[in-house]
Amino acid sequence: MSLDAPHEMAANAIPAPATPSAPGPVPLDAQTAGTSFLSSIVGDNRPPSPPARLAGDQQQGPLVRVVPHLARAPIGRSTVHAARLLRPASWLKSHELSVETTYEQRKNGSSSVLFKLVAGPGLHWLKYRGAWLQVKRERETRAMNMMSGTPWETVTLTTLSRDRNVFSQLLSEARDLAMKGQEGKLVVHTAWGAEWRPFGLPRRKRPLGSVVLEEGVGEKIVEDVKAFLERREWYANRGIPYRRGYLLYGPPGSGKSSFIQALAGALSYDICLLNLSERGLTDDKLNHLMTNAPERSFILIEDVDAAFNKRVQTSEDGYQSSITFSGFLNALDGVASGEERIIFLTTNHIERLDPALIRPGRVDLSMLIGDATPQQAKRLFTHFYGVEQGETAEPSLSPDELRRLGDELERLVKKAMKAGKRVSMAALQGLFIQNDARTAVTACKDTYLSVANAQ
Ligand SMILES: Nc1ncnc2c1ncn2[C@@H]1O[C@H](COP(=O)(O)OP(=O)(O)OP(=O)(O)O)[C@@H](O)[C@H]1O
Repeated sequence: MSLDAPHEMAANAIPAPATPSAPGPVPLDAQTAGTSFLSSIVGDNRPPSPPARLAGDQQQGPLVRVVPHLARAPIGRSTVHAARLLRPASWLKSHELSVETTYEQRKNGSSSVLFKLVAGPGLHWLKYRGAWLQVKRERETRAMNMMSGTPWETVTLTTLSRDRNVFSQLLSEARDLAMKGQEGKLVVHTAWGAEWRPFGLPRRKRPLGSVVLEEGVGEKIVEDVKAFLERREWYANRGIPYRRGYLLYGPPGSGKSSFIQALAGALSYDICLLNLSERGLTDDKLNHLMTNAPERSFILIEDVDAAFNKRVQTSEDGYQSSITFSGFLNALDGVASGEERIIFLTTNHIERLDPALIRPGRVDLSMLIGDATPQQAKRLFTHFYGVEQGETAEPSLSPDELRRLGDELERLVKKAMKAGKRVSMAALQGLFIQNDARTAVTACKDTYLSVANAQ
Protein backbone atom coordinates (compact mmCIF):
# COMPACT_ATOMS: atom_id res chain seq x y z
CA MET A 1 0.00 0.00 0.00
CA SER A 2 1.42 3.41 -0.75
CA LEU A 3 -0.14 6.67 0.19
CA ASP A 4 1.15 10.17 0.41
CA ALA A 5 3.05 11.70 3.23
CA PRO A 6 1.62 13.70 6.10
CA HIS A 7 3.28 17.01 5.39
CA GLU A 8 1.07 18.68 7.96
CA MET A 9 1.54 15.90 10.41
CA ALA A 10 4.72 17.19 12.01
CA ALA A 11 3.34 20.72 12.17
CA ASN A 12 0.04 19.62 13.52
CA ALA A 13 1.44 17.21 16.00
CA ILE A 14 0.74 18.39 19.51
CA PRO A 15 4.05 19.13 21.20
CA ALA A 16 3.31 17.74 24.59
CA PRO A 17 5.26 19.33 27.39
CA ALA A 18 7.57 16.88 29.12
CA THR A 19 7.30 14.65 26.10
CA PRO A 20 10.80 13.73 25.03
CA SER A 21 11.63 12.92 21.47
CA ALA A 22 12.41 9.31 20.93
CA PRO A 23 16.03 8.70 20.02
CA GLY A 24 14.96 7.00 16.85
CA PRO A 25 11.91 5.91 14.96
CA VAL A 26 9.63 3.53 16.73
CA PRO A 27 8.04 0.86 14.56
CA LEU A 28 4.32 0.88 14.94
CA ASP A 29 3.39 -2.05 12.79
CA ALA A 30 1.49 -4.17 15.28
CA GLN A 31 2.06 -7.20 13.13
CA THR A 32 5.80 -6.96 13.37
CA ALA A 33 6.19 -5.09 16.61
CA GLY A 34 3.88 -7.56 18.32
CA THR A 35 1.36 -6.12 20.70
CA SER A 36 3.80 -3.85 22.49
CA PHE A 37 2.55 -0.73 20.82
CA LEU A 38 -1.01 -1.81 21.44
CA SER A 39 -0.21 -2.26 25.09
CA SER A 40 1.47 1.11 25.19
CA ILE A 41 -1.62 2.72 23.71
CA VAL A 42 -3.96 1.00 26.08
CA GLY A 43 -1.45 1.18 28.89
CA ASP A 44 -1.01 -1.53 31.46
CA ASN A 45 -2.97 -1.69 34.66
CA ARG A 46 -1.22 1.14 36.35
CA PRO A 47 -3.20 4.24 37.19
CA PRO A 48 -3.85 5.92 33.86
CA SER A 49 -2.30 9.31 33.47
CA PRO A 50 -3.98 11.43 32.43
CA PRO A 51 -7.39 9.89 33.01
CA ALA A 52 -9.91 9.34 30.29
CA ARG A 53 -12.89 11.52 29.76
CA LEU A 54 -15.16 8.85 31.17
CA ALA A 55 -12.77 7.76 33.86
CA GLY A 56 -15.19 8.61 36.66
CA ASP A 57 -16.12 4.97 36.90
CA GLN A 58 -13.32 3.24 38.72
CA GLN A 59 -14.12 -0.05 37.05
CA GLN A 60 -12.93 1.32 33.76
CA GLY A 61 -9.54 0.10 32.72
CA PRO A 62 -7.41 1.43 29.92
CA LEU A 63 -9.73 -0.21 27.42
CA VAL A 64 -12.54 2.17 28.16
CA ARG A 65 -10.27 5.06 27.37
CA VAL A 66 -10.50 3.99 23.79
CA VAL A 67 -14.15 3.01 23.58
CA PRO A 68 -16.00 6.32 23.93
CA HIS A 69 -13.73 8.00 21.45
CA LEU A 70 -14.38 5.43 18.79
CA ALA A 71 -17.95 6.55 18.75
CA ARG A 72 -16.77 10.00 17.80
CA ALA A 73 -14.52 8.76 15.05
CA PRO A 74 -16.71 7.46 12.27
CA ILE A 75 -14.87 5.07 10.07
CA GLY A 76 -13.47 6.69 6.99
CA ARG A 77 -14.31 10.16 8.27
CA SER A 78 -11.03 11.62 7.18
CA THR A 79 -10.27 9.26 4.37
CA VAL A 80 -9.21 11.95 1.93
CA HIS A 81 -7.29 13.93 4.49
CA ALA A 82 -5.55 10.87 5.82
CA ALA A 83 -4.71 9.68 2.33
CA ARG A 84 -2.97 12.99 1.69
CA LEU A 85 -1.23 12.83 4.99
CA LEU A 86 0.39 9.49 4.68
CA ARG A 87 3.79 8.68 3.22
CA PRO A 88 5.07 5.12 3.41
CA ALA A 89 8.27 5.81 5.30
CA SER A 90 6.70 7.96 7.97
CA TRP A 91 3.81 5.73 8.88
CA LEU A 92 6.11 3.45 10.70
CA LYS A 93 7.47 6.17 12.94
CA SER A 94 6.38 7.95 16.02
CA HIS A 95 8.45 10.54 17.82
CA GLU A 96 5.71 11.51 20.20
CA LEU A 97 6.54 9.51 23.26
CA SER A 98 5.61 10.28 26.82
CA VAL A 99 7.09 9.00 30.01
CA GLU A 100 4.59 7.33 32.33
CA THR A 101 5.82 6.94 35.87
CA THR A 102 4.51 4.97 38.81
CA TYR A 103 5.66 5.65 42.33
CA GLU A 104 5.07 3.11 45.03
CA GLN A 105 5.76 3.74 48.71
CA ARG A 106 5.64 0.54 50.72
CA LYS A 107 4.56 0.09 54.30
CA ASN A 108 8.12 -0.61 55.43
CA GLY A 109 9.27 2.76 54.10
CA SER A 110 10.98 1.52 50.94
CA SER A 111 9.80 2.82 47.63
CA SER A 112 10.24 2.21 43.94
CA VAL A 113 9.71 4.29 40.85
CA LEU A 114 8.89 2.62 37.57
CA PHE A 115 8.72 4.30 34.19
CA LYS A 116 7.82 3.31 30.70
CA LEU A 117 7.59 5.03 27.37
CA VAL A 118 4.12 5.21 25.93
CA ALA A 119 2.69 6.74 22.79
CA GLY A 120 2.24 10.34 23.93
CA PRO A 121 -0.11 13.09 22.87
CA GLY A 122 0.00 13.49 19.10
CA LEU A 123 -0.50 11.34 16.05
CA HIS A 124 0.57 7.77 15.67
CA TRP A 125 0.06 5.21 12.96
CA LEU A 126 -0.17 1.51 13.24
CA LYS A 127 -1.11 -1.40 11.11
CA TYR A 128 -3.46 -3.76 12.85
CA ARG A 129 -4.62 -6.95 11.16
CA GLY A 130 -3.88 -5.50 7.77
CA ALA A 131 -5.71 -2.22 8.41
CA TRP A 132 -3.97 1.09 8.93
CA LEU A 133 -5.12 3.01 11.95
CA GLN A 134 -4.47 6.55 12.94
CA VAL A 135 -4.27 7.03 16.68
CA LYS A 136 -4.64 10.55 17.95
CA ARG A 137 -4.16 11.42 21.59
CA GLU A 138 -5.32 14.87 22.58
CA ARG A 139 -5.24 16.50 25.95
CA GLU A 140 -7.97 18.88 26.90
CA THR A 141 -6.42 22.21 27.72
CA ARG A 142 -9.36 23.67 29.59
CA ALA A 143 -11.16 20.84 31.32
CA MET A 144 -9.56 18.72 33.95
CA ASN A 145 -10.49 16.21 36.57
CA MET A 146 -11.27 18.38 39.57
CA MET A 147 -10.45 15.60 42.00
CA SER A 148 -6.94 14.88 40.83
CA GLY A 149 -6.06 17.97 38.82
CA THR A 150 -5.10 15.93 35.74
CA PRO A 151 -6.32 16.90 32.28
CA TRP A 152 -8.87 14.84 30.42
CA GLU A 153 -7.84 13.17 27.24
CA THR A 154 -9.44 12.09 24.00
CA VAL A 155 -8.09 9.18 22.02
CA THR A 156 -9.45 8.97 18.49
CA LEU A 157 -8.92 5.96 16.30
CA THR A 158 -9.54 6.37 12.59
CA THR A 159 -9.19 3.77 9.90
CA LEU A 160 -9.39 3.72 6.14
CA SER A 161 -10.46 0.12 6.23
CA ARG A 162 -14.02 -0.78 5.37
CA ASP A 163 -13.93 -3.51 7.93
CA ARG A 164 -15.55 -2.14 11.05
CA ASN A 165 -14.71 -5.32 12.91
CA VAL A 166 -11.16 -4.10 13.19
CA PHE A 167 -12.23 -1.87 16.09
CA SER A 168 -14.01 -4.58 18.01
CA GLN A 169 -11.08 -6.93 17.47
CA LEU A 170 -8.62 -4.29 18.62
CA LEU A 171 -10.71 -3.50 21.67
CA SER A 172 -11.17 -7.15 22.64
CA GLU A 173 -7.45 -7.69 22.31
CA ALA A 174 -6.78 -4.58 24.37
CA ARG A 175 -9.20 -5.78 27.03
CA ASP A 176 -7.62 -9.24 27.12
CA LEU A 177 -4.17 -7.70 27.46
CA ALA A 178 -5.37 -5.47 30.28
CA MET A 179 -7.08 -8.35 32.07
CA LYS A 180 -4.05 -10.62 31.66
CA GLY A 181 -2.01 -8.16 33.71
CA GLN A 182 -4.43 -8.61 36.59
CA GLU A 183 -5.06 -12.33 36.30
CA GLY A 184 -4.18 -14.12 39.48
CA LYS A 185 -3.14 -10.81 41.01
CA LEU A 186 -4.38 -8.70 43.85
CA VAL A 187 -5.23 -5.11 43.01
CA VAL A 188 -4.92 -2.58 45.81
CA HIS A 189 -6.72 0.74 45.42
CA THR A 190 -6.13 3.91 47.38
CA ALA A 191 -8.20 7.06 47.56
CA TRP A 192 -7.41 9.97 45.24
CA GLY A 193 -9.66 12.74 46.35
CA ALA A 194 -13.08 11.21 46.30
CA GLU A 195 -12.28 8.43 43.85
CA TRP A 196 -10.44 5.14 44.03
CA ARG A 197 -7.38 4.45 41.90
CA PRO A 198 -5.23 1.33 41.64
CA PHE A 199 -2.08 1.74 43.72
CA GLY A 200 1.10 0.39 42.19
CA LEU A 201 1.13 -2.72 40.08
CA PRO A 202 -1.19 -5.64 40.80
CA ARG A 203 0.53 -7.90 43.32
CA ARG A 204 0.95 -11.63 43.37
CA LYS A 205 -1.75 -13.23 45.44
CA ARG A 206 -0.64 -14.65 48.73
CA PRO A 207 -1.95 -18.18 49.35
CA LEU A 208 -4.40 -18.20 52.24
CA GLY A 209 -2.60 -21.19 53.77
CA SER A 210 0.61 -19.18 54.06
CA VAL A 211 -0.95 -17.07 56.81
CA VAL A 212 -0.91 -19.37 59.80
CA LEU A 213 -3.51 -18.42 62.39
CA GLU A 214 -4.65 -20.20 65.51
CA GLU A 215 -6.73 -23.30 64.72
CA GLY A 216 -10.25 -22.35 63.60
CA VAL A 217 -9.75 -18.56 63.49
CA GLY A 218 -9.10 -18.16 59.78
CA GLU A 219 -11.75 -20.75 58.95
CA LYS A 220 -14.36 -18.86 60.95
CA ILE A 221 -13.71 -15.60 59.08
CA VAL A 222 -13.68 -17.34 55.70
CA GLU A 223 -16.98 -19.11 56.45
CA ASP A 224 -18.56 -15.87 57.62
CA VAL A 225 -17.54 -13.93 54.52
CA LYS A 226 -18.70 -16.73 52.23
CA ALA A 227 -22.03 -17.04 54.06
CA PHE A 228 -22.52 -13.28 53.75
CA LEU A 229 -21.82 -13.37 50.03
CA GLU A 230 -24.49 -16.02 49.55
CA ARG A 231 -27.18 -14.04 51.37
CA ARG A 232 -27.71 -11.03 49.14
CA GLU A 233 -31.38 -11.92 48.61
CA TRP A 234 -31.92 -12.47 52.31
CA TYR A 235 -30.69 -8.95 53.07
CA ALA A 236 -32.68 -7.44 50.21
CA ASN A 237 -35.93 -9.14 51.28
CA ARG A 238 -35.59 -7.74 54.77
CA GLY A 239 -34.51 -4.28 53.68
CA ILE A 240 -31.21 -4.56 55.52
CA PRO A 241 -28.19 -2.81 54.00
CA TYR A 242 -26.07 -5.48 52.39
CA ARG A 243 -22.92 -4.84 54.38
CA ARG A 244 -20.72 -6.70 56.82
CA GLY A 245 -18.03 -5.34 59.09
CA TYR A 246 -15.08 -7.25 60.51
CA LEU A 247 -12.62 -6.25 63.19
CA LEU A 248 -9.33 -8.10 63.47
CA TYR A 249 -7.49 -7.11 66.62
CA GLY A 250 -4.29 -8.22 68.25
CA PRO A 251 -0.61 -7.43 68.66
CA PRO A 252 1.55 -6.11 65.84
CA GLY A 253 2.93 -8.67 63.41
CA SER A 254 0.34 -11.36 64.08
CA GLY A 255 -0.90 -11.52 60.48
CA LYS A 256 -4.03 -9.33 60.44
CA SER A 257 -3.24 -7.44 57.26
CA SER A 258 -1.65 -10.48 55.62
CA PHE A 259 -4.76 -12.55 56.27
CA ILE A 260 -7.12 -9.91 54.86
CA GLN A 261 -5.00 -9.58 51.71
CA ALA A 262 -4.76 -13.34 51.30
CA LEU A 263 -8.52 -13.69 51.78
CA ALA A 264 -9.20 -11.00 49.19
CA GLY A 265 -6.92 -12.84 46.78
CA ALA A 266 -8.59 -16.18 47.46
CA LEU A 267 -12.02 -14.71 46.68
CA SER A 268 -10.70 -12.67 43.73
CA TYR A 269 -11.56 -9.44 45.48
CA ASP A 270 -9.60 -6.17 45.40
CA ILE A 271 -8.51 -4.22 48.45
CA CYS A 272 -9.44 -0.56 48.93
CA LEU A 273 -7.03 0.83 51.47
CA LEU A 274 -8.47 3.79 53.33
CA ASN A 275 -6.24 6.07 55.34
CA LEU A 276 -8.34 8.17 57.68
CA SER A 277 -5.43 10.54 58.31
CA GLU A 278 -5.28 11.55 54.67
CA ARG A 279 -5.03 15.28 54.23
CA GLY A 280 -8.08 16.78 52.63
CA LEU A 281 -10.35 13.91 53.60
CA THR A 282 -13.73 15.25 54.62
CA ASP A 283 -16.87 13.54 55.87
CA ASP A 284 -18.43 13.96 52.43
CA LYS A 285 -15.47 12.48 50.57
CA LEU A 286 -15.25 9.63 53.05
CA ASN A 287 -18.92 8.87 52.60
CA HIS A 288 -18.54 9.00 48.84
CA LEU A 289 -15.53 6.66 48.95
CA MET A 290 -17.25 4.16 51.19
CA THR A 291 -20.35 4.04 49.04
CA ASN A 292 -18.49 4.04 45.72
CA ALA A 293 -15.80 1.44 46.23
CA PRO A 294 -15.10 -0.75 43.20
CA GLU A 295 -17.24 -3.86 42.94
CA ARG A 296 -15.83 -6.98 44.53
CA SER A 297 -13.53 -5.21 46.92
CA PHE A 298 -12.84 -5.13 50.65
CA ILE A 299 -12.51 -1.74 52.27
CA LEU A 300 -9.58 -1.99 54.66
CA ILE A 301 -9.01 0.55 57.42
CA GLU A 302 -5.90 -0.28 59.40
CA ASP A 303 -5.05 0.88 62.92
CA VAL A 304 -8.49 2.32 63.38
CA ASP A 305 -7.71 3.03 67.06
CA ALA A 306 -5.12 5.60 66.02
CA ALA A 307 -7.74 7.45 64.07
CA PHE A 308 -10.43 8.00 66.63
CA ASN A 309 -9.32 7.08 70.09
CA LYS A 310 -10.25 10.50 71.33
CA ARG A 311 -12.95 11.12 68.78
CA VAL A 312 -10.55 13.54 67.07
CA GLN A 313 -8.62 12.59 63.97
CA THR A 314 -4.94 13.52 64.14
CA SER A 315 -2.18 12.31 61.82
CA GLU A 316 1.44 11.67 62.85
CA ASP A 317 2.55 15.16 61.86
CA GLY A 318 -0.16 16.69 64.00
CA TYR A 319 -2.46 17.44 61.09
CA GLN A 320 -6.08 17.20 62.08
CA SER A 321 -8.22 15.88 59.30
CA SER A 322 -11.64 17.33 58.96
CA ILE A 323 -13.50 14.06 59.29
CA THR A 324 -15.55 13.72 62.41
CA PHE A 325 -16.27 10.65 64.46
CA SER A 326 -19.96 10.85 63.66
CA GLY A 327 -19.13 11.34 59.98
CA PHE A 328 -17.03 8.19 60.12
CA LEU A 329 -19.85 6.23 61.77
CA ASN A 330 -22.28 7.44 59.12
CA ALA A 331 -19.88 6.43 56.37
CA LEU A 332 -19.48 3.00 57.97
CA ASP A 333 -23.24 2.54 58.10
CA GLY A 334 -23.44 3.56 54.47
CA VAL A 335 -26.53 4.57 52.64
CA ALA A 336 -29.13 1.84 52.67
CA SER A 337 -28.32 0.72 49.17
CA GLY A 338 -28.29 -2.79 47.80
CA GLU A 339 -24.58 -2.45 47.09
CA GLU A 340 -22.45 -5.08 48.69
CA ARG A 341 -20.02 -3.63 51.19
CA ILE A 342 -17.39 -5.57 53.14
CA ILE A 343 -15.33 -3.58 55.59
CA PHE A 344 -12.30 -4.78 57.51
CA LEU A 345 -10.95 -2.78 60.44
CA THR A 346 -7.73 -3.67 62.24
CA THR A 347 -6.32 -2.49 65.55
CA ASN A 348 -3.62 -3.32 68.06
CA HIS A 349 -5.72 -1.80 70.85
CA ILE A 350 -9.32 -2.91 70.90
CA GLU A 351 -9.72 -1.40 74.38
CA ARG A 352 -9.23 2.06 72.91
CA LEU A 353 -12.11 1.78 70.49
CA ASP A 354 -15.32 3.61 71.15
CA PRO A 355 -18.17 1.14 71.81
CA ALA A 356 -20.24 2.99 69.19
CA LEU A 357 -17.72 1.96 66.57
CA ILE A 358 -17.79 -1.75 67.29
CA ARG A 359 -21.45 -2.27 67.95
CA PRO A 360 -23.16 -4.99 65.88
CA GLY A 361 -24.23 -3.61 62.54
CA ARG A 362 -20.95 -1.78 62.22
CA VAL A 363 -18.67 -4.59 63.32
CA ASP A 364 -20.42 -7.93 62.92
CA LEU A 365 -17.51 -10.20 63.68
CA SER A 366 -14.51 -9.43 65.89
CA MET A 367 -11.62 -11.84 65.97
CA LEU A 368 -8.48 -11.84 68.04
CA ILE A 369 -5.42 -12.52 65.92
CA GLY A 370 -2.89 -13.22 68.62
CA ASP A 371 0.80 -13.92 69.04
CA ALA A 372 2.14 -17.33 68.07
CA THR A 373 0.80 -20.33 69.95
CA PRO A 374 3.14 -23.36 70.11
CA GLN A 375 1.12 -25.11 67.36
CA GLN A 376 1.13 -22.01 65.15
CA ALA A 377 4.91 -21.71 65.50
CA LYS A 378 5.31 -25.33 64.48
CA ARG A 379 2.95 -24.95 61.51
CA LEU A 380 4.76 -21.83 60.30
CA PHE A 381 8.06 -23.68 60.66
CA THR A 382 6.76 -26.64 58.66
CA HIS A 383 5.33 -24.30 56.05
CA PHE A 384 8.72 -22.62 55.65
CA TYR A 385 10.97 -25.66 55.57
CA GLY A 386 8.25 -28.11 54.66
CA VAL A 387 8.09 -31.15 52.50
CA GLU A 388 7.14 -30.57 48.90
CA GLN A 389 6.90 -33.48 46.51
CA GLY A 390 8.56 -35.76 49.05
CA GLU A 391 11.51 -33.44 49.67
CA THR A 392 12.20 -30.81 52.31
CA ALA A 393 13.25 -27.31 51.32
CA GLU A 394 16.78 -28.17 52.46
CA PRO A 395 18.35 -31.26 50.88
CA SER A 396 20.31 -32.13 54.03
CA LEU A 397 17.15 -32.16 56.13
CA SER A 398 15.20 -35.40 56.25
CA PRO A 399 11.42 -35.30 56.78
CA ASP A 400 11.99 -37.04 60.15
CA GLU A 401 14.40 -34.39 61.32
CA LEU A 402 12.07 -31.68 60.15
CA ARG A 403 9.34 -33.19 62.32
CA ARG A 404 11.70 -33.45 65.28
CA LEU A 405 12.78 -29.81 64.92
CA GLY A 406 9.15 -28.72 64.61
CA ASP A 407 8.29 -30.56 67.83
CA GLU A 408 11.26 -28.96 69.55
CA LEU A 409 10.13 -25.51 68.44
CA GLU A 410 6.61 -26.23 69.70
CA ARG A 411 7.98 -27.20 73.12
CA LEU A 412 10.19 -24.19 73.40
CA VAL A 413 7.41 -21.75 72.47
CA LYS A 414 5.23 -23.45 75.12
CA LYS A 415 8.00 -22.88 77.66
CA ALA A 416 8.47 -19.28 76.60
CA MET A 417 4.74 -18.63 76.96
CA LYS A 418 4.73 -20.16 80.44
CA ALA A 419 7.49 -17.76 81.32
CA GLY A 420 5.29 -14.91 80.15
CA LYS A 421 7.24 -14.28 76.95
CA ARG A 422 5.36 -13.27 73.82
CA VAL A 423 6.38 -14.80 70.54
CA SER A 424 5.39 -12.78 67.50
CA MET A 425 4.64 -14.51 64.22
CA ALA A 426 6.43 -11.73 62.33
CA ALA A 427 9.53 -12.27 64.49
CA LEU A 428 9.44 -16.02 63.85
CA GLN A 429 9.13 -15.36 60.13
CA GLY A 430 12.17 -13.07 60.38
CA LEU A 431 14.22 -15.83 62.01
CA PHE A 432 13.10 -18.39 59.43
CA ILE A 433 13.99 -16.14 56.52
CA GLN A 434 17.51 -15.59 57.84
CA ASN A 435 18.39 -19.11 58.94
CA ASP A 436 18.31 -22.71 57.90
CA ALA A 437 15.93 -24.94 59.87
CA ARG A 438 18.39 -26.12 62.56
CA THR A 439 19.87 -22.66 63.12
CA ALA A 440 16.38 -21.15 63.25
CA VAL A 441 15.37 -23.43 66.14
CA THR A 442 18.60 -22.66 68.00
CA ALA A 443 18.04 -18.95 67.38
CA CYS A 444 14.49 -19.22 68.78
CA LYS A 445 15.89 -20.95 71.86
CA ASP A 446 18.44 -18.16 72.32
CA THR A 447 15.91 -15.43 71.71
CA TYR A 448 13.05 -16.70 73.85
CA LEU A 449 14.39 -19.21 76.35
CA SER A 450 17.59 -17.53 77.45
CA VAL A 451 15.47 -14.59 78.62
CA ALA A 452 12.75 -16.88 79.94
CA ASN A 453 15.26 -19.00 81.85
CA ALA A 454 16.84 -15.93 83.31
CA GLN A 455 13.48 -14.72 84.63
N1 LIG B 1 0.08 -15.56 61.26
C1 LIG B 1 1.03 -15.36 60.34
N2 LIG B 1 1.32 -16.28 59.40
C2 LIG B 1 2.27 -16.04 58.48
N3 LIG B 1 3.00 -14.92 58.43
C3 LIG B 1 2.76 -13.97 59.33
C4 LIG B 1 1.78 -14.14 60.34
N4 LIG B 1 1.76 -13.06 61.11
C5 LIG B 1 2.68 -12.23 60.63
N5 LIG B 1 3.28 -12.75 59.55
C6 LIG B 1 4.31 -12.11 58.73
O1 LIG B 1 4.76 -10.97 59.43
C7 LIG B 1 4.73 -9.79 58.62
C8 LIG B 1 3.79 -8.75 59.25
O2 LIG B 1 2.47 -9.27 59.23
P1 LIG B 1 1.16 -8.35 59.15
O3 LIG B 1 1.50 -7.01 58.61
O4 LIG B 1 0.11 -9.13 58.48
O5 LIG B 1 0.83 -8.21 60.68
P2 LIG B 1 -0.30 -7.29 61.35
O6 LIG B 1 -0.91 -8.13 62.42
O7 LIG B 1 -1.19 -6.72 60.34
O8 LIG B 1 0.61 -6.18 62.00
P3 LIG B 1 0.18 -4.67 62.44
O9 LIG B 1 -0.83 -4.80 63.53
O10 LIG B 1 1.48 -4.09 62.91
O11 LIG B 1 -0.35 -4.00 61.21
C9 LIG B 1 4.28 -10.23 57.25
O12 LIG B 1 5.42 -10.30 56.43
C10 LIG B 1 3.70 -11.62 57.44
O13 LIG B 1 4.08 -12.46 56.38
